[in-house]
Amino acid sequence: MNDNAEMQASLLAEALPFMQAYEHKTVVVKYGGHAMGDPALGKAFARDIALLKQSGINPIVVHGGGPQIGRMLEKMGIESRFEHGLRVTDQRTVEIVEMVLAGSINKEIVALINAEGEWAIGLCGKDGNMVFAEKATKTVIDPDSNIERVLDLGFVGEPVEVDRTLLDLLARSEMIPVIAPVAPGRDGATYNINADTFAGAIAGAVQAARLLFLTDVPGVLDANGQLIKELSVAQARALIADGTISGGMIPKVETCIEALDRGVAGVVILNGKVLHAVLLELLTEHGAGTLLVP
Ligand SMILES: Nc1ncnc2c1ncn2[C@@H]1O[C@H](COP(=O)(O)OP(=O)(O)O)[C@@H](O)[C@H]1O
Ligand SMILES: CC(=O)N[C@@H](CCC(=O)OP(=O)(O)O)C(=O)O
Repeated sequence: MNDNAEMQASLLAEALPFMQAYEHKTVVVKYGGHAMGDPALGKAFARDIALLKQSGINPIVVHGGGPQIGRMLEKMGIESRFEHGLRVTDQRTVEIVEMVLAGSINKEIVALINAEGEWAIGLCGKDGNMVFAEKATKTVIDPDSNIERVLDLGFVGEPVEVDRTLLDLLARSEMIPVIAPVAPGRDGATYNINADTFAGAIAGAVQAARLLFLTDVPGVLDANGQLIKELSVAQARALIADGTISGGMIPKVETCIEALDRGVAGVVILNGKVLHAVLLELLTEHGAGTLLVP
């Protein structure tokens, strides 16, 4: 055997105990908008998800699409801004958000996974009464004045009810759910939910064995730009308060903290721009990224 074949064989042998440990377990993978776009990466991601299903693991994909929504809003001449990592969402914006997330991006991911020989099914919170949301109520402390401020984010929602019936049904079937973070409210409105928050709610409801966040950075970085391999809840809160964790990383880290609280066993933020990031994280010793610990 040449060196390359030996390396491949040892990687396969290494994967087996991980496959056995995750058999019949649910893994929620949040596929961030920043990790999408490159065709080779998209194909590798879809292959990883297909391979998990074929190995007897139960993957659920929750996707984002922030940059893609931004581009569509720009095309339509609609201005958009973020507060505390969340897009302020008026009626026109939520219509575009639903179109981009539950429409084009969702179906693109479904098609990629199906091209790998699997049966993916595209859903959003509205399908099968899966998720109901309420208007998000966020309070933040203004760092300049130190005064607490309530944010009015419009049609930004927080998932308040998750019904796992449909997901349980799919877990027992050949199908892989691919879910867009849009959900109805009991008030009849449609809500735009941050994809990280949505993934956390799904992972909590199904008591996932792992929740992976695929993003465009190696994980949570410290003030010097160095990767933090293990981040405690207390440390995470301090880094949000002092501004080291900012923008889109805030809802991600807040979700990790909540997911740990809800009993999700392992929560990792990692670089989705690395080929086969999901397989490397789950099935080898070479897990990268930031592991959140209590
Ligand atoms: N401390 C930090 N460590 C790493 N990334 C951070 C940090 N603070 C802010 N960020 C930003 O968070 C981004 C990831 O969040 P986001 O843009 O919402 O990505 P995604 O689309 O994957 O959800 C990074 O690209 C980075 O710009
Ligand atoms: C309320 C809110 O901010 N919703 C997000 C939903 C998409 C998302 O979260 O996408 P990423 O994971 O790619 O960032 C938005 O409108 O951009």
